[in-house]
Amino acid sequence: MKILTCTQQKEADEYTIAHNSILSINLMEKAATLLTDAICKRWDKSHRIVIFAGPGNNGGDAVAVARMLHLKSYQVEVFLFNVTGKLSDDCLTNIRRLHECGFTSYHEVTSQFDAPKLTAHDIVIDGLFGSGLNKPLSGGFAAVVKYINASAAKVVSIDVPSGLMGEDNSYNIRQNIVQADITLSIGLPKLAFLFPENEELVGEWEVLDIGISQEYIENAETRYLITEEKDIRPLITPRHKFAHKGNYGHGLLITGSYGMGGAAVLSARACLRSGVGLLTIHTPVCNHTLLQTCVPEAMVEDDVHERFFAEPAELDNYQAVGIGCGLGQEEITAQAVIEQVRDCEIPLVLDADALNIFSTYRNNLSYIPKNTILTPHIGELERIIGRCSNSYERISKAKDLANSLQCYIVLKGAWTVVITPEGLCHFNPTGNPGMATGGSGDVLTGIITALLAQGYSEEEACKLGTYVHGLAGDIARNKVGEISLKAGDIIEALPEAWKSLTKN
Ligand SMILES: NC(=O)C1=CN([C@@H]2O[C@H](COP(=O)(O)OP(=O)(O)OC[C@H]3O[C@@H](n4cnc5c(N)ncnc54)[C@H](OP(=O)(O)O)[C@@H]3O)[C@@H](O)[C@H]2O)[C@@H](O)CC1
Ligand SMILES: [K+]
Repeated sequence: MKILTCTQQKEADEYTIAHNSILSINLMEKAATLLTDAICKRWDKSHRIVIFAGPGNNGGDAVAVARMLHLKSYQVEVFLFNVTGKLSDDCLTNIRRLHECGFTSYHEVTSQFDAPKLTAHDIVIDGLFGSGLNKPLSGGFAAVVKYINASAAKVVSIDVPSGLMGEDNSYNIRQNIVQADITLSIGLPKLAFLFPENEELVGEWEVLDIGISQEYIENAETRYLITEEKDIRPLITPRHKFAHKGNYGHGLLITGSYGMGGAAVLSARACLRSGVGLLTIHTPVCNHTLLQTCVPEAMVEDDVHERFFAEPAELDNYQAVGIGCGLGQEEITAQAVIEQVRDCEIPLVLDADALNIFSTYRNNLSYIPKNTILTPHIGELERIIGRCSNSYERISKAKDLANSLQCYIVLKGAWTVVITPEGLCHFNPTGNPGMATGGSGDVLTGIITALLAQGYSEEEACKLGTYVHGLAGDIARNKVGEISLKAGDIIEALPEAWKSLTKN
């Protein structure tokens, strides 16, 4: 699913009006009908609905919703803010329609706003500003936002929480943005919804399909997409009837150190559950018995060192290599990692300590081969690109890094994002907060390494790997709950996740 900018969203509306023979006012009527349904589904008529409408089409939506709720016998009160004396045509039409159906609780605010008292049982509909916001809110509107946020009422924002920009909020004023409990987004989701710092502003969100022109969406250029199951399923290549283990690649995981053998176990188990033909684990001698016992399906190659990875492995026999889980950052390990990466000519995944080593020895970043997959969490990424003050800045800098290294970056978190060397950002929808636990990343490295070894392209491995990882996490959550979820549960759920993605 594409994510469009607010400017594109406006163009999409205009294109739909021009090409799908629908009047602008009727598109608004469609939006308002869906908004009303979504509101009625959640709250019954015992709630008073207090609607704050702005001067543009976001306000037009809100006034149309007021009429529809009124006609369903909800108790509705409308405050329309007309401080400049300039209302959009569709907003004006809806004000007229509201009056025509005998509605009387309508207040037009031109200067002084006598704020109604809001209770916890009231529902506020925020239709002040949507995709037409062109600067941070200030003055009287900021005061209205603060009053809404200070109230105990539940808040439903139409399209976006008023005051929030759809993409970049680096220069916004946070306290002047509505804190919604629910955001009912019209057409497509906004990029800002996917950023963790906006969670308390956007609340739970839902997209309402008002029938925006598919043709426009297909042709619209965007760098931001949400991966869907329908994108993932076709990527999976079925196994051949006459296949043998040699057909599915030989993967190598360079993982583990003294006290961190568990990371090696987790990544190896996940790798084996993701279709790899053969797996070898290169690990310090101290982990030999652990791995032979816990992962009998894998071969173990001992490093020269008792406790740490100290000497690069020979890569001739492998189709892919994953480096970093539980490696530690000893000086001897750092040198071995840098040398291993510099000379690597097969598909490569760098995770955890391998990334930390490159952030410490930054001058060696250019040794990372083209098309390498880097799988940092926010902390690991910022050790390389520097501290960022918000997600938009972080993603922009990560795109620069992916471009300069010509690498793939899998930035882990809620909405893990796969960034390609060309700067496309694919947001992954699966997964849950229970997966924020030690070892979860090791599992992902194992999965992606398995996919690379089987011959999936880097982009496919990243997208498919993050999707199935999150899906397994969701299956595990259903079994054990978010609090108890541990990395091993994700691995145990991988078979069901793979099965669900491959069944008809
Ligand atoms: N088009 C369609 O068919 C459909 C559209 N839909 C709906 O329309 C919404 C977009 O409507 P929109 O484009 O009218 O913009 P909207 O967000 O209402 O605000 C514009 C007004 O705000 C003002 N303004 C801006 N920033 C400001 C600030 N900081 N402080 C103060 N004022 C500020 C700006 O004034 P200006 O700066 O231009 O003078 C202008 O008056 C969209 O979110 C969705 O809900 C749906 O119904 C589907 C069909
Ligand atoms: K709004």
